[in-house]
Amino acid sequence: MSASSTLTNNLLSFVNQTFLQELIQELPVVVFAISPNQTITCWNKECERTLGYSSKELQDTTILAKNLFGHTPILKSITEAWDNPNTTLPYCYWEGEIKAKDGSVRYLSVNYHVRNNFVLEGLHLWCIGTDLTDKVQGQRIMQVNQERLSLVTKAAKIGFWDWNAHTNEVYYSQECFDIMGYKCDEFSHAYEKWMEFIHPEDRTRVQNKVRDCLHTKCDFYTELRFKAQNGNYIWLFLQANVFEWDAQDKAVRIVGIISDITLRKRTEQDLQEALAKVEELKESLVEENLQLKQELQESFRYEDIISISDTYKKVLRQVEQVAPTDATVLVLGETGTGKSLIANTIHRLSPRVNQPLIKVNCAALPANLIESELFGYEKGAFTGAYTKKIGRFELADKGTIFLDEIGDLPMELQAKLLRVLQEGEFEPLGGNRTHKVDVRIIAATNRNLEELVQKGSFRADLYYRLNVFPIVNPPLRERKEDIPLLVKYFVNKYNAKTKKQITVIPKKTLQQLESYNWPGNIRELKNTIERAIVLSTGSKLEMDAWFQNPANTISPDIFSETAFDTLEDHERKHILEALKRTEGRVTGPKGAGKLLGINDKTLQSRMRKLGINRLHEFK
Ligand SMILES: Nc1ncnc2c1ncn2[C@@H]1O[C@H](COP(=O)(O)OP(=O)(O)OP(=O)(O)O)[C@@H](O)[C@H]1O
Repeated sequence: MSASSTLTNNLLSFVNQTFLQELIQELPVVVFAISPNQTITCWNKECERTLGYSSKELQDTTILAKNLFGHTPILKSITEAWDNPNTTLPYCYWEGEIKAKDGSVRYLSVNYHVRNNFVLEGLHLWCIGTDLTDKVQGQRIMQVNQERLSLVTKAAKIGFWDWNAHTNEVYYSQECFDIMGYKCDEFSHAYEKWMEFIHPEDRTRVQNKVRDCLHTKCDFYTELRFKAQNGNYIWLFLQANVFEWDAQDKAVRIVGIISDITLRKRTEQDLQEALAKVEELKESLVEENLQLKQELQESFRYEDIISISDTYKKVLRQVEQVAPTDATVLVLGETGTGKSLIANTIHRLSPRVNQPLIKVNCAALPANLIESELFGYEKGAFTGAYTKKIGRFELADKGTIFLDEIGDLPMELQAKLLRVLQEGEFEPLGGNRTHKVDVRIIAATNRNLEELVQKGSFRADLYYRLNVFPIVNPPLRERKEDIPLLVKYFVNKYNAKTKKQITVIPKKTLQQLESYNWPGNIRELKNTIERAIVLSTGSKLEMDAWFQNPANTISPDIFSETAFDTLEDHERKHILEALKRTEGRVTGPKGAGKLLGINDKTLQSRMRKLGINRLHEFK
């Protein structure tokens, strides 16, 4: 080679060297070179931008002094490269973190190689790299986001799916499989297969929704039953959104979610069942309420009539039927069965309720007084008739007269009574003026009127006239189911009266009471309880000692005839006698009360109870 050509070459290489160095400086990639003694011999501008050190700062500095590569694998690679410099080897590759001047970490991918080139004199380790920091950070963020998304969907138990309607492939997220209970590889990814797992009752509905969605691009959501891997149906919520569609405006890609709503559905179902039960209970309560109201109404209608027996209910039905009419009622039944109670109730339930109810005990009135008692007398009708007396029929005008013990009405008065019944007319004793009255008649007896008619002691025509609407009061022994109720009723009544606190009725006592025959019926039961209350000392009804159960030993037949005066009859007679002696004076020092040794007010109330309310005849 000539001297001029060598010079030219040297010049050229010099130009090239300068040009290449400038080029390296401006390259948009990281380029640096390290000499065998590990000083940095080249550091381009991109290096400065990426790692923050200027080339001046690094001049004559070893990579160790600046701790540029820390203890990263590249440091090792660099050291090894010098150990056995082989310029024929291809570029090595390293990717990793390098600390920048400001302490931040940059992520670089570096190709390095020991070579001899004419940019720098001698062997150098040349490194050419790219700053991947932004990319790596982006990837990391994406990864974190994906992890978060996965966590959220896991926590929310939401599965994501993506269906391509053209390829008919469905992608399911892991959560989808977790929800459905299948493994990814044991589950067909075809749309039709998925449909097969839907409950037959829900399938057509879901298919229709999908079809509509494909044609109209309309998003949809629905709830369906899905056969899980264990064979049980679970409830799924499915939401579908059209993500892509073709030129014909048909949905191509539909993405959506599924979530397990079995628990919610079960709760809903439980709630519905509970609501149905509440509704059922409500209905039965309404019904019960109605029934109670009805019972309350009935018990109010029948005030102190206590009964649950069907036998007695028939009697009450009859009372209800006849009460609103003016029909004559004949109440039959043994003594103490509640005939007077029935008569009172008929009057109370009749339109005459605000008019008087006059009671006459035909058996209790002396025969010589009974006519004047019923029909009254005119002044001077007989010796001692100083004033006119209004009879009970006249007193009962517009109201009701209750003729108790009608079987004891003397024959001579039966004709007079018949006339009142037939024509509503009568003449008072000693009078010649006919009195017309509007009286509803209720008669009662414990005697067998038919027998009396046959014996000739009761007029047949009067019997037929009275027997318009007979009501037969059953004896207590024929409605024993009423006994416990009546016992409780009388216990409460006498508790209140005597200020006692008897709350326990022993079962044995009740059984005793139930097995007794009760010839005196409810009156006898009432008196028995009253006596027991008086004798009981504690809270228990005591009667064992004195209540001998003479069940079935007394024939009820002996009560079918009124052969025996009741205590009330005696009381009535005794009071009348006393009044006679005091010439009708009830109160004061010369009154009947004093004579009888009882309080005036007590006497007045007894008189009211016994129907002794006219005093004129005693004057
Ligand atoms: N169902 C009943 N519930 C509650 N108490 C009743 C019932 N029936 C009767 N009594 C009571 O029994 C007693 C006797 O009743 P009541 O005087 O009406 O009988 P009676 O058949 O008219 O008697 P008699 O034939 O002696 O005139 C009364 O104190 C009455 O209040």
